[in-house]
Amino acid sequence: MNVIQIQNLHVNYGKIQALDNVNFNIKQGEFLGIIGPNGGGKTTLIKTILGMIEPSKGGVTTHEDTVIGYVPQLTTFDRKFPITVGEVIKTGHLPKRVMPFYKYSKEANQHVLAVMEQLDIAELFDRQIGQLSGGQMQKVLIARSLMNHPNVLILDEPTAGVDEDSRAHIFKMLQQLNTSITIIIISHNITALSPYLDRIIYINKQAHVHSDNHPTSGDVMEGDMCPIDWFIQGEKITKNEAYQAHDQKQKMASGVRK
Ligand SMILES: Nc1ncnc2c1ncn2[C@@H]1O[C@H](COP(=O)(O)OP(=O)(O)OP(=O)(O)O)[C@@H](O)[C@H]1O
Repeated sequence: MNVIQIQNLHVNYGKIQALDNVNFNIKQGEFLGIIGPNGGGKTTLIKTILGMIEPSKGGVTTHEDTVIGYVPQLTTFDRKFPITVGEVIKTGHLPKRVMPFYKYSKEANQHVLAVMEQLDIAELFDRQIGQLSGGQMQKVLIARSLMNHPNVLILDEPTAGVDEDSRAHIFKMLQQLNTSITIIIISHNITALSPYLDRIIYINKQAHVHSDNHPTSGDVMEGDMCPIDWFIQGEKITKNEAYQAHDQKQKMASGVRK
């Protein structure tokens, strides 16, 4: 079953073309990695899936049972803001219309505790949010995103600014969640992440699917090893070299096709 289908997707910001004819489906239970250069359109793709951006052409269809949880990129926040971890996670339960002095249900409170136990962060419940490390903060944001019982979890760079040990913890935590939830993760840490992934999708305006038997339309790497696969498989090539070689190859192939 496809939880999300992306068809003929084009997104423009005024004259800037961010996505150009992106086509792929996301299957239930997948652990999908999204990679690509800065400004390649990864966040735009995620925001379009979340319905925050209107496509210029084509679109995204979600299965009627799809419930998406979202962990945004961690930007700077006011570390002095007086709120505890438990309270932050609970806000994931807020209804669409919040009344003054909104009181959380008993079930909501129990769910917060259960998810914190599941993610092994229960001891942080009363901790002020400003006292957390980068890795702890990411786990709290993941816990918060689980409050609406999603069957698809989308994470935008959940290991940015996180040390290597915490990064490994977060990937393992996601692997565990993946036993019941489809995971879509944008990450620049492809090497560390690739052992966990079923598929990798490279986005630079267009999409190219890796480690999969169902290439996207417009795929040009058939019968030839892709530079991104060289990189993922540990060849001596940097990530940016792999991206550039990939784009060059694709450009040449589309020239040949025309
Ligand atoms: N609100 C916006 N208005 C205008 N242009 C935008 C806007 N958001 C993104 N863009 C442009 O769209 C393109 C894709 O940006 P996007 O943020 O989706 O890329 P990204 O792959 O997520 O980049 P990064 O890895 O740096 O986060 C870029 O050229 C960017 O400058």
